[in-house]
Amino acid sequence: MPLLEVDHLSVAFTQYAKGFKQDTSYVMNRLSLSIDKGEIVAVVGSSGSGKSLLAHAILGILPANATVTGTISYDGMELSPEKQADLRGREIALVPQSVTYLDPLMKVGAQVRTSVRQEDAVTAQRNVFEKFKLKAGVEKLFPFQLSGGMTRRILVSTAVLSEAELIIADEPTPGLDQAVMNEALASFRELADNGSAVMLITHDIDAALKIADKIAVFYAGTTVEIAPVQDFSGKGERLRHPYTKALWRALPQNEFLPIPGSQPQANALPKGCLFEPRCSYATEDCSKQIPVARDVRSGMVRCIHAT
Ligand SMILES: Nc1ncnc2c1ncn2[C@@H]1O[C@H](COP(=O)(O)OP(=O)(O)OP(=O)(O)O)[C@@H](O)[C@H]1O
Ligand code: NI
Repeated sequence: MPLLEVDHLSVAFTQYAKGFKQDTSYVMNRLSLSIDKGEIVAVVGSSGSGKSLLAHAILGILPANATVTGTISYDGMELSPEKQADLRGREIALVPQSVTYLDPLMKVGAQVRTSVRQEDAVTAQRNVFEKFKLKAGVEKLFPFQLSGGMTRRILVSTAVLSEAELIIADEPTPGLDQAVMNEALASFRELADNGSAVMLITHDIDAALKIADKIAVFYAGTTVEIAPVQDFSGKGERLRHPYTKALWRALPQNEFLPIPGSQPQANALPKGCLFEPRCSYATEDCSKQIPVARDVRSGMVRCIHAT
C-alpha cells in the first residue's frame, strides 16, 4: 500500500470578476499520483503546471476560494481537513517554495529546534546546520538577516530534522551552490533510504534524475506521464508521452531542442489532449477527448498513441 495516494484530484478557483460575475478556472484536473515508503518521486513540469498546488492540497493549506474534488489518502486513510492539520509538520513536512514561511520574530536556531523529535535538539540542529554549511552564529539570527540561499538551507534543515514520514520539498534547491545542493539532495535520498517517502518538486530534471526513483511529469494541471528514472536515457525511446520526450530532448546535454508553443492557460484548456496543440504526433482523435491515464510498461501515460 502506498504511503500517499492522490486519486483524481481536481482544483478549481472561483474569483469574482466585474460586477457579480463569478469566474471559475480549473487549475488541476483529475491528477493521480502515489508514493511508497522508501521512494522519491520527483515532480517536474513548467511554471504554472500545478506543482505547488498539489503540495498545498496534500497539506490542506489551499486558499479558501479553492474547490477540491477527488481523494488524498495517507497510510490507507482518506484525509479530512482535521486529519491534515494533525499530520502537518509532524508526519508530513513541507519545504515551502516561498522563503516567507519562517516566523519573522523567532531566531532561526530556536525555530528549527521546534521540529526536532530527538532528545538533544540543540546538538541535532547544530549537526544539520554544519552539514549545510551554516556557520555557528547563524542560529542566533532572525529570518530577515538571512540571504535567500541561507533561508532555503534552514528550510531544508527543518524538514531533515522533523523525521517526518512524508517530506514534500517544493523547489528546495534554487540559490544553493553546487556542494550544498548535492548535500541537500543526498539528505533527501537518505531520508527515503531510512523509510520516508519524498516528493521532490523541481524544475531541475538533472537533479531529479540523480536521486529520484520515479519522475512524474505535470502539464497544465495534470500528470501526463509517470516513469521510472531509468527510462530517461538515450534519445528517450523508452519514455511514453511526447511531452516527456520533448522535455528530455530539450536538455542541454541532449539535443537542446526547444518545444514550440506554450502551455495552455487554465481558462482556455483544449477539449481533448492538453498537449495536442503542440504535439508533432497528434491525430484527429487527439482533440476529441482528454486521454485517460493508462498503465504502460510499469509507468503511467495520458496519450492515446503511447505504447
Ligand atoms: N489563489 C489562486 N487563485 C487563482 N489561481 C491560482 C491561485 N493559486 C494558484 N493559481 C493558479 O494555479 C496554477 C498552478 O499554480 P502552481 O503554483 O501550482 O504552479 P507551479 O507548477 O508550482 O509553478 P512554479 O513552477 O512557477 O512554482 C497557476 O495557473 C496559478 O496561476
Ligand atoms: Ni510552484
